[in-house]
Amino acid sequence: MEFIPADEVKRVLTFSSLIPVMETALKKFSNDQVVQPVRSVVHVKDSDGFLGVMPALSSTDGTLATKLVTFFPNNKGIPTHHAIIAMFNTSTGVPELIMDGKVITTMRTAAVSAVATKYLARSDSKILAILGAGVQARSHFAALTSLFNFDEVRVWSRTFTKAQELANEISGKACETASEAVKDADVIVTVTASPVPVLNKEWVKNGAHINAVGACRPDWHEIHPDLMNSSTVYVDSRAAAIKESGDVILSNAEIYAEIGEVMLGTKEGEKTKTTVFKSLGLAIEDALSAKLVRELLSK
Ligand SMILES: NC(=O)C1=CN([C@@H]2O[C@H](COP(=O)(O)OP(=O)(O)OC[C@H]3O[C@@H](n4cnc5c(N)ncnc54)[C@H](O)[C@@H]3O)[C@@H](O)[C@H]2O)C=CC1
Ligand SMILES: O=C(O)C1=NCCCC1
Repeated sequence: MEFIPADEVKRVLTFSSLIPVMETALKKFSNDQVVQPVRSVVHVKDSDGFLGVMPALSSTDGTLATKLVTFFPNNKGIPTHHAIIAMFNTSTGVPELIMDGKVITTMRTAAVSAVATKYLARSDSKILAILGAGVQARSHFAALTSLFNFDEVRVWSRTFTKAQELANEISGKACETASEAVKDADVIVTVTASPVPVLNKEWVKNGAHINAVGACRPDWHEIHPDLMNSSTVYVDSRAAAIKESGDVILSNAEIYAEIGEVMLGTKEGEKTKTTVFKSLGLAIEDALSAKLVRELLSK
């Protein structure tokens, strides 16, 4: 069976091709055009990691796929996330190919945040703050700057030298504290592996948009409950948010809409209010990203 390695995926996949596909994926998901259970998670207690199983079917795309993804937050010297995606024939169930899923996980997550930001942030947003300085911090910088012209990009990380490293790479400003990084920011991205809040309500300006990307466990949260409760909360999937998101569960915050509903026009995108987009990651995002990679490779 064909295996498509990470360097091949990286060679063909661009944010300009991926962002519109992620918009379509989110719309189809919220329009009941996708068959997708909430991901199954096996916790690996000894190393405090997990294996997630993420299947999805989009019949209109002729795509049946599943991602297998691991998140081992204590990994040192190797990435904390690893993944493969398997694609199957929708008529026969025959496996067709296996693809690296790490690059897709990295890029599609940032592409989804970019789409959410397009619908929920002011189009004249000038200051971007990134909390965290790992893989997703870098991909979010790339995806968001492909859609917005920021005057200033600030980075905070719990290790200042890591924030400095990333700030140097992207010509941004490294900040000593998260509160300094987010002061007056229009768009904030939280991409840490922190189990406790890194972003507080009183630091955030009214009307800011927050992409809350970390904290994918029911007992982890990145956003202080006061901020969750004073913001309009959007999610990728309601079903997943009430099962997997500590930011939602521990704050008991009301979910206003799935971001796909905003795209479908059935819910408002509140650009002038403080908004949180709680991202957990959807199997359909991976399935349609893999389909895109396959098409790009066959050109
Ligand atoms: N919503 C989604 O679809 C996806 C979410 N994620 C999540 O996004 C987050 C970032 O992922 P990556 O950048 O790939 O991970 P990474 O391991 O490359 O970077 C993690 C960052 O979090 C920081 N960090 C770790 N523990 C911390 C703590 N206790 N307090 C403050 N900062 C801490 C690290 O210093 C580093 O800057 C993770 O929580 C990950 O699970 C990742 C992929 C998809
Ligand atoms: O959607 C994904 O892929 C992931 N989401 C949460 C963290 C692990 C990977």
